[in-house]
Amino acid sequence: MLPDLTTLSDFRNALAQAPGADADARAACEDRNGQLTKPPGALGQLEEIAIWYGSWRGTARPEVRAPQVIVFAGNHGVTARGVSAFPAEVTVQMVANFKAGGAAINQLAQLADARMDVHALELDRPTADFTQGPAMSEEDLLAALRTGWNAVDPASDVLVVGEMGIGNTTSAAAICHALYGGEPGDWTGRGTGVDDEGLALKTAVVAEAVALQGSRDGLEVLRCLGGREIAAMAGAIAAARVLRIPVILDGFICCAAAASLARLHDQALDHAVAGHQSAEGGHQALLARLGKAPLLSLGLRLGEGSGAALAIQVLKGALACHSGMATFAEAGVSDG
Ligand SMILES: O=C(O)c1ccc[n+]([C@@H]2O[C@H](COP(=O)([O-])O)[C@@H](O)[C@H]2O)c1
Ligand SMILES: Cc1cc2nc[nH]c2cc1C
Repeated sequence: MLPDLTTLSDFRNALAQAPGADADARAACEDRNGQLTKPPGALGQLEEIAIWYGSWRGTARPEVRAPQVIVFAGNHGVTARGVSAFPAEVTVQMVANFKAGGAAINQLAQLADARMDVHALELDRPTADFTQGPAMSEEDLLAALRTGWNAVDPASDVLVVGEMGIGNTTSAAAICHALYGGEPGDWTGRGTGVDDEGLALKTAVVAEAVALQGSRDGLEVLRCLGGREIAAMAGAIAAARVLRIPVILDGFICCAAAASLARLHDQALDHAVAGHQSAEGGHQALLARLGKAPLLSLGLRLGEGSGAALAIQVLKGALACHSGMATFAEAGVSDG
């Protein structure tokens, strides 16, 4: 059950108290995996995915029946600094495209038989330019977290969260730089396609923002350097953790949202796998910080939840084998 979020402390407490995976189910999944008609380990990463998934769903023969994809959209004051190759009005235009079924994520969600929801967060009220001060007030942060928190269908059995927000790779890079340090250029990339000059400007903007507001607390970093859609993704990933719904993480922005939760609590992302490695500059380093190996690496850099939605097919493949295969005993095959 999902508690109401009335304060930011409620959020911190719910995450800290969230139940872990089912240890008995994990043991049963491992046992079954060891009996299936294949050489040990021959299904590679698929085996670990099936065991991970079964342990969160509490069963040795799990299936995916009700995937949910949620796309959150937000606008960013930092776009005034010229950090994106596209104008800010593309955010609202793409929301219309999502609602009409015309975006990449619509096709990939449909292919996965996933329910898809779209939440546009106050697009006519962009966050403040975080090179000047905090992107959001505490009230705004709580509202955005709550949008994500309440968007998760408790009946879903795997969750993908995606985003749309012109300027948000700058926000995600600032979040990573604040959380993990290093050089600002370790975390910046070309986003929608800025040139060398644009990338240098973006890196300078990230350096400026983090020099001004260098908190290392997960929620403060989200408030000062994040965006509404990024906070909403964090809210949804946290709600899924409380509800024991496995999550497939998407690209750089989604993983920056997830990183803020990892800073709040060590086990905050135990229910999550990395769907793919995006082409965005800092994503590989971010996945390494999160300790997550991507299921796919196809050079995508779209966002919207696209890479993670595609990775639902990999999860389904893992579960089809784990839950459907015969054991050595059932098939009369000699084991090794
Ligand atoms: O998911 C990713 O890794 C990713 C990488 C590059 C760009 N994007 C998408 O592009 C938009 C942000 O790019 P930008 O250049 O405006 O910061 C935003 O709508 C994201 O969904 C997404
Ligand atoms: C057209 C377009 C589609 C997107 N989808 C996610 N981010 C995007 C950015 C742009 C520019």
